[in-house]
Amino acid sequence: MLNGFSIARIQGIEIIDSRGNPTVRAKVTLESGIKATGDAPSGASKGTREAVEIRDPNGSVRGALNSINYYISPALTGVDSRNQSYADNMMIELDGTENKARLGANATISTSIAIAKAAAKAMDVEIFTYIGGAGPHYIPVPLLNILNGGLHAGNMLKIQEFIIVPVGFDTFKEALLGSIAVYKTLKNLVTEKYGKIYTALGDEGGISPPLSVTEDALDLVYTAIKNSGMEGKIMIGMDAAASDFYNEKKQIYEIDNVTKTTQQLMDFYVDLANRYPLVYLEDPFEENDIKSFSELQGKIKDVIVTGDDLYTTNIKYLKRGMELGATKGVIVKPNQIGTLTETIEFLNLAKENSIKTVVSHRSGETEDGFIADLAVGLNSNFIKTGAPSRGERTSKYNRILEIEEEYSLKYRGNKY
Ligand SMILES: C=C(OP(=O)(O)O)C(=O)O
Ligand SMILES: [Mg+2]
Repeated sequence: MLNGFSIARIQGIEIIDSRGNPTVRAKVTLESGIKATGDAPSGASKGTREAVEIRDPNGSVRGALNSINYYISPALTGVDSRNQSYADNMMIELDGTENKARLGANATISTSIAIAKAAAKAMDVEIFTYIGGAGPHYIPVPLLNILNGGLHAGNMLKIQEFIIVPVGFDTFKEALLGSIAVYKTLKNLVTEKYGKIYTALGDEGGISPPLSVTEDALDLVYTAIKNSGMEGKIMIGMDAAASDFYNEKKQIYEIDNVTKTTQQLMDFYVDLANRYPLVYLEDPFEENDIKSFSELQGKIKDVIVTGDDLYTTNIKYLKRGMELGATKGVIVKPNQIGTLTETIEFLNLAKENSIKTVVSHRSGETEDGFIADLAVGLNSNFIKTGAPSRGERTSKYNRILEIEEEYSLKYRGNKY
């Protein structure tokens, strides 16, 4: 039966992401006249098992817009927007493939998010409480990628992300301000050492100095932490995104101007964990080598080894990781799987098994702050959303600041 919460229509709109590439915005209108939008972000260092983003040969997302306008909208018209799983399952059925290849995950995730936002608006509740219920809710620890390498930068660093982890603070606001102090100190250090021209930003807003050796980048970040007086309060993390420097033919890793076998790369990480305050390490090996993830996690028990390309937000792969005790952490990226319902199932399965969750942006983002609400609503341990420097990243941080201020939620801090 139709009511004010029923979906009246869904429209696909082509917008641009933070790299200037076309992406999808879905606009849901309810029978009551309430409207809400959802945006599809876009990755550069993608896992091969991710749900498929439909993009035309000329780079446009026309095909995905057609999916929304001609298939999804007619199918979901009349569906109650409060029934998220019903709407998502209809899209999964309509698509009929393993990886959303027919409709496009960029069409399904934007629609899925827009439906949730419309329902929250119609119920006049915050998005995070709509998604996660009444609570209690906690504010996640941010993982700030302040120095960019890999596919996100123009330098020769093979490690994709050098991250700071502000744990020694009582509030998110203090944690963010402390992190910004480190980010600015880092910029000054690079200016002194290489010149201001080398403080250019990578795709996620971190600086991308002309380095090629991992330890040089780590030294810069660690020095910035110490010079800011943040030692002990702000730790270090890395996303290696190792599939991107793995030479499959030769079965070796090409990093730091040399080649490393899997064993050598493993020893390298163990050594770094002993010498730097490393608490987080994402995708240390290529995405098919889950056994090495597991071996490394066994060797560096205090570091949260995390799977991104390894799991692609898909419970099928997470279950295998759980059997092997492969990682203490998982990345949660809604567009890797294509619907909110599947994203929530994945995150909850991780949580039920005491695996730390990291709700994450993509390197190509829009200004939508939705993942901030998702992270708070689902009580994620962490949120990973880049440097505190550009609108498509600050929109998430600013949304959390707003939530913290208004609802006085507790910051996870050291208890992440
Ligand atoms: C955010 C990431 O990059 P991308 O969006 O390019 O996959 C990542 O690898 O964690
Ligand atoms: Mg990653």
